[in-house]
Amino acid sequence: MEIPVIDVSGYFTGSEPEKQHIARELHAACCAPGFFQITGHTVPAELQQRLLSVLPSFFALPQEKKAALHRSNSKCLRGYEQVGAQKLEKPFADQKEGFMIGHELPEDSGYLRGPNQWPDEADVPSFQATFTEYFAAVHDLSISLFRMIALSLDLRENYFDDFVSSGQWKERLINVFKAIAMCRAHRYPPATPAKAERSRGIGAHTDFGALTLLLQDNLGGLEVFHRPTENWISVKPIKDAYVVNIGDMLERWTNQKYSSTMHRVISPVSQKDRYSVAFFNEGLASQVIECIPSCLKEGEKPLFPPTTAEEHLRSRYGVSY
Ligand SMILES: O=C(O)CCC(=O)C(=O)O
Ligand SMILES: [Fe+2]
Repeated sequence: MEIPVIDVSGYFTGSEPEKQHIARELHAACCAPGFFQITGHTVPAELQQRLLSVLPSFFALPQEKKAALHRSNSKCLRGYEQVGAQKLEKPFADQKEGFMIGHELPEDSGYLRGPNQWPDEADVPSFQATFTEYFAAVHDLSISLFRMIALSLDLRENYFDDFVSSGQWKERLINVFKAIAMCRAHRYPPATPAKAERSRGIGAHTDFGALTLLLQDNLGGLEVFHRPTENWISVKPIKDAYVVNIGDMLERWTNQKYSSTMHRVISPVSQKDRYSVAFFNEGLASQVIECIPSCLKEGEKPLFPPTTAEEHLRSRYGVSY
């Protein structure tokens, strides 16, 4: 099995039939394997590269400077997490280190919403500006992607707009305070072949939120579990593309029509660090996640009781650290 690659440029510039064609391709990919790559999107390649090129200098900071930005200082999980902080596949401790940001909001703006922590500009020049610019661009892309996902489910195109805090700029300014979106940069230190057997860059897991958009460098290492054959399939790095995957929330919302698929990263056996940046769309905290009517065929029943995005996230984030 291969991870499908979908050129979405037709959604932005194409005719109605082209949009529908993309929606059908997305539908198939979201059902299985629940992972795909997109090309022809709206985030400038230059911005992606600029972000990837500023990450090494952040992670190369002395440990005490990174520790000063630790996520435990933050009520909303923003900041630095060291190697081993997360254990997604026990007994392996994840070998990645990470740095999480979100919308820049006042303290106590609600669950997983609040201020970011940043290193001094003098220590990592351009880091804050570049990451902030990137976050806005990938957030915009995720809004478009949710519109495509709505079409793929035969829903009205703006079905998920409130969930992803979209709308006209004025509504957006208000909504931005309500919806949760986070972006985490990762560094995966290299492993020896023996160590790669015994450790994980990131242990096998499914993503908690609705949709993840991942930017990766060219080293590779991300693997997706193919349930029918019980094989791990490598996601080939494609320059400028995003790896997109369905998270648990969207799986629940679609009554498991769309699949939240297990994945992991095997640390690179190389001389180089691997870098990636994951954008998580967790959405409107108060959103009721309840079987979407178009996902229920005649005779089928909802598999899960209704919940809210916040309840769902609290139960998932609680057990991974
Ligand atoms: O770095 C990667 O390739 C994957 C990261 C990931 O799965 C995650 O952050 O949830
Ligand atoms: Fe993940």
